Amino acid sequence: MINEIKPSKHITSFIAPAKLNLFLHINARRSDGYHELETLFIFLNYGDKLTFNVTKNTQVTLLSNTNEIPNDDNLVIKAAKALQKATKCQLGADIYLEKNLPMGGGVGGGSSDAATTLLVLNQLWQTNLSITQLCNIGIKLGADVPVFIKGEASIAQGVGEELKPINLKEKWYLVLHPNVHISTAKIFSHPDLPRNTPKLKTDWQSFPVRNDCEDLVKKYYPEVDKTLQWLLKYAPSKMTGTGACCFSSFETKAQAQHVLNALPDCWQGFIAKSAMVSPLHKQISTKKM
Ligand SMILES: C[C@@](CO)(OP(=O)(O)O)[C@H](O)COP(=O)(O)OP(=O)(O)OC[C@H]1O[C@@H](n2ccc(N)nc2=O)[C@H](O)[C@@H]1O
Ligand SMILES: Nc1ncnc2c1ncn2[C@@H]1O[C@H](COP(=O)(O)OP(=O)(O)O)[C@@H](O)[C@H]1O
Repeated sequence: MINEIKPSKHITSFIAPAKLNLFLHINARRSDGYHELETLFIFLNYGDKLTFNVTKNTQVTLLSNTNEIPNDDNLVIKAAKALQKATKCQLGADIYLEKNLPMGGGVGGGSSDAATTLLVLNQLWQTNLSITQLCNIGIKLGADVPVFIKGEASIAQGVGEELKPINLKEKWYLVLHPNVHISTAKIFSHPDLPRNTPKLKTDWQSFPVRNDCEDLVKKYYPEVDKTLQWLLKYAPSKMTGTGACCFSSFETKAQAQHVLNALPDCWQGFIAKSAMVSPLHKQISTKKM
């Protein structure tokens, strides 16, 4: 049973943290069209913010600081309705979403919003589903939703639901968004995408891991290539997920901030410390199943 949420009296909103893929290997294409992946997810102490007010009818409303996504397509609404359907819960919620993460950026913003909605409403509505039950709902909303629900940095296989927790030294990351929106579906359906990287047989740190989507994205989105090249002046740079966001890691906040200060005006960026346990899970007291 997941413990009661014990938000401190000062907390009125919950974080939906960003994720980075430190590597992303595509092993094969499955008969259902999805791809068998091997990837390493870490979280960042930075993300969207969600506030929930429980209501007595089954209506779910959503207000946000951006209107880029019609409410019916928003993963926050989809997650709330999926939880109502799975539990026949008769309560509703007025939700406010503060969007800080770039959409289609490869930092998992939508998936993270969905996971935070499932975890928090599961407590506020007292539907009390287990983490496993929430993951079974979450995987239908997006391949990246389960890792946010479990809240542990992990090496993931399958489409993203087979998770093996991992513990790495926390570092400071600079994440740059080159203002292009990349459709995950478009990248995964491209004929030139490599789809035959073998599963790792040894520790990933003794292998030249990479992001199998990077070459294709660089070819069709030169802005991403430019961002990676610019970052390389300061530190090794990588793309996360199917892009467009790129990142470099630094030992200290000052080093990351120094590079952020040098960022050309045409790009956006942020710095954040990595987290092996989702900051949402630190924010609410939950017991894993
Ligand atoms: C690629 C990854 C890596 O972490 O992240 P992003 O780049 O999206 O952040 C994820 O696997 C994305 O997860 P998510 O963003 O939830 O994607 P979904 O909505 O489930 O899938 C969008 C589309 O991507 C393709 N897709 C996604 C995951 C996967 N393992 N194989 C796929 O082929 C499918 O065509 C699917 O219709
Ligand atoms: N709350 C949301 N935040 C961001 N994207 C959302 C949201 N709801 C639905 N979406 C849709 O989901 C897509 C993928 O979202 P996301 O999980 O952020 O993937 P990525 O990691 O590629 O950015 C977006 O391009 C957007 O069209």
